[in-house]
Amino acid sequence: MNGLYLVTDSGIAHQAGHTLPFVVEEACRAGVRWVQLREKDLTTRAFLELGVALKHITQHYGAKLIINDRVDIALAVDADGVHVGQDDMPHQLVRSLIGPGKIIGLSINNMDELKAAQGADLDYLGIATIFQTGTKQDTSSLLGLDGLTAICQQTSLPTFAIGGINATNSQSVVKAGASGVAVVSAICGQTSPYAASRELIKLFNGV
Ligand SMILES: Cc1ncc(COP(=O)(O)OP(=O)(O)O)c(N)n1
Ligand SMILES: Cc1nc(C(=O)O)sc1CCOP(=O)(O)O
Ligand SMILES: [Mg+2]
Repeated sequence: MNGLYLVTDSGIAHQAGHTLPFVVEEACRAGVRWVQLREKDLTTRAFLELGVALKHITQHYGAKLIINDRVDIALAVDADGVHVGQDDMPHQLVRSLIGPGKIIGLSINNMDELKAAQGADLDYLGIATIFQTGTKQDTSSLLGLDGLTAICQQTSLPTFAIGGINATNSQSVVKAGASGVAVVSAICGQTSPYAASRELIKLFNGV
């Protein structure tokens, strides 16, 4: 499985002229095998309906479907897992709710958060924020490649770097030690999410 992780934003997809299911289908067709449904402005009903639609698509391609923040939606659509950050539901509580067979990803923004997560029952870490991004307003301070390297050296868990990653800088992120790259605008905001995904996978495989 390649290390490209699509994190969704239906607003960015719509601006590029796409529906979100179209973006996810095109990304999966191109080979993306990690998809996170991340929607900050949807009603619960709309979030759920998107979750059901993405579950069908990801299941068809054998891709993982992870739900951002919302354990209830993850349970309702039988997603593969949940991604939580430092201000979200504590990961231990997420585990007790979704069970041992599901995936939990936790955001790590600095070394102290990494230390606090050592030995925890987690499946991967999202390392943030690497570069400046216009996609998320409330980001933590930028880690850059040096900060990313320092964190990756201190964990044996799989790591997905996130924040401002695109075709131009993705190889430097992998060389810095991340096991994968998580992107929003580099796929959702592109004219061809298929071509953008192919290019990112090619770059990832070329490191
Ligand atoms: C893979 C990945 N890494 C980090 C994040 C950020 O999660 P969080 O800090 O909870 O912020 P929001 O995404 O909820 O705004 C992520 N979503 N995915
Ligand atoms: C979902 C998310 N989390 C971040 C963090 O820093 O915690 S940055 C981000 C969005 C990343 O979008 P793009 O790939 O368009 O830069
Ligand atoms: Mg969150």
